[in-house]
Amino acid sequence: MARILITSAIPYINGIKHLGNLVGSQLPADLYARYCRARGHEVMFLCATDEHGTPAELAAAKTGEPVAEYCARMHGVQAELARGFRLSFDHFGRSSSPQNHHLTQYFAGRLAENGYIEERTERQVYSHADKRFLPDRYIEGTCPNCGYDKARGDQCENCTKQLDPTDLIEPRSAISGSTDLEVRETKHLYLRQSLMKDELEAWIDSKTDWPILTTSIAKKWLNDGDGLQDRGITRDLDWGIPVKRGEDDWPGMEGKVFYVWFDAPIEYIAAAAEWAEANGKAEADWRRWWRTDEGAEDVRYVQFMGKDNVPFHTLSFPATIMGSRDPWKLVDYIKSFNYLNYDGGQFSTSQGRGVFMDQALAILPSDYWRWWLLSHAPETSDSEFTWENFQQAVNKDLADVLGNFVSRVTKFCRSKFGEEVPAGGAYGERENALIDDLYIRLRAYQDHMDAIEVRKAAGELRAIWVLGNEYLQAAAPWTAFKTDPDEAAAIIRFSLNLIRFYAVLSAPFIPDASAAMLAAMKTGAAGWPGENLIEEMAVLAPGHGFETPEMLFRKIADEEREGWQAQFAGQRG
Ligand SMILES: Nc1ncnc2c1ncn2[C@@H]1O[C@H](COP(=O)(O)OP(=O)(O)OP(=O)(O)O)[C@@H](O)[C@H]1O
Ligand SMILES: [Zn+2]
Repeated sequence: MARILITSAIPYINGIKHLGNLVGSQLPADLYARYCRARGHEVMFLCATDEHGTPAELAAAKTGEPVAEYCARMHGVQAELARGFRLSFDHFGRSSSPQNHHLTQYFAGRLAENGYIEERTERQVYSHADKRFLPDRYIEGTCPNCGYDKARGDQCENCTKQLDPTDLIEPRSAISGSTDLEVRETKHLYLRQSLMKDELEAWIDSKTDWPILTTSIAKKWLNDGDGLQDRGITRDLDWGIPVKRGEDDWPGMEGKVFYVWFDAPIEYIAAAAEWAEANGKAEADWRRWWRTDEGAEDVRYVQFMGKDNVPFHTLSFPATIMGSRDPWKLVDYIKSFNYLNYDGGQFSTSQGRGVFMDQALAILPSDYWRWWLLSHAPETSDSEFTWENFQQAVNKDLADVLGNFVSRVTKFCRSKFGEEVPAGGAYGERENALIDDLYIRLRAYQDHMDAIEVRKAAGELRAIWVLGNEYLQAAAPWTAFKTDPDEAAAIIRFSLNLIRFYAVLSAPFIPDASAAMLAAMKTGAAGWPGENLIEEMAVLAPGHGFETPEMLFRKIADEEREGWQAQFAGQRG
């Protein structure tokens, strides 16, 4: 048994996430967490809402709520949707938690002690119309790197370059649109990442098993242009974690807060502390996941995120941890994703384009989405959601292959033998051949899941389902029954055991359907299959009762698909 710490990129608080956000972070993290638990590992799966920064302030201003209330409400909304998608977090925290305040101030103090913080007088854009400084997303303009005209003050969404507000060409206020801007002086703290460049590069170079997407982005930010830049980690804002040096005030930094990208990854650690508090655990119980001197030396830490988050997780957050010179756990593996696009364009929260988590659940149960999203995860390149593609995958994989298998087997058994596993006959060559095939496929499935190759794993699982249908078709118990009911009984006994086997293997992808299958077979989730698949196919013994389940998956009709296509063609209302 291993100990595995899993974090998903923490979703930003300013609205409901779309299916791209889901498949780029939380959902594959959940898949992996469920799989690791099923394999008997000890798992700590953490996520949280990312609540600081300018977009939260802007969104709260729009609804007229105080920003703290807005964040509390939206956290509740996101937590409810996470439950709806069956995301099995051990804790879903908040970056505005007291634990994160404490840890963020602590890390800043340690970094300062170790010479990794520099105070700089900085030129900041001030807006006369808005009577305030315009950090980060409060300012928009043209990207100096790629020419994209909606780049934000902190990052260009188009080319992923990290920016400072003063880098933008033809800048304008995101609040008022005003171009009546002035550059004024103000003092800020910088994280001296450049001092750690060699250390970071050596560490990245040691990660030879990481996805190329992860290491290539890291290398780009380490070496492109002037190389790794120091990063401003404070802002002139009200909402955020007050700048302190550990427990102490920081002279000259009064009224300033830490930059959201400084405190957000520290929330991964804070979420564990929140978990301990919420569950009546001791400090030591969460620290054994995070401190290599307090029990975490055998923990494997895996992070999940979309590509735009990679620079912060490969460079800035590791710089924070390394620079603390404390034995906090560094990430062992970063699984990053390309983008999921929506029907010929991009998903966009700001433009309300695409399908959002609440809308998806209002249409179909979570398993339908989980299956499509995971089996089409944007791993080696961007991928695209289209309604045709979605309809096809649901109808084929879920309804025709898996659902149909379960339905045919249980209904046939009910009509010929009653609702219990039939006795009679014995497994023969055909069953042994299938077991051999299943064994090979199961190994491949596990290898892909261990390597977090999500699409390949989905492909193997689908192939395992298909084997059952092919077996049933070839064995044809309905024909056998006429001449040799015992042979039909053996085929059906084998098939009922296959249903249980499928339920166990499919649980990480489609947990609800898996639970329904196990309930129908009147059995609990006995452990992951071992080496001996002959035993697996005898778990449900003759006489064991079952229920013929309700339809597991329904098909999507063409008219329905067309209706959704039309409904989601425009902007979210
Ligand atoms: N289209 C997409 N496909 C896959 N992953 C995505 C996509 N868009 C964002 N992500 C990832 O989703 C996770 C959560 O994103 P976050 O809540 O920060 O929103 P975001 O990146 O601002 O997205 P948006 O700009 O669309 O609101 C991040 O890991 C991000 O990289
Ligand atoms: Zn750009």
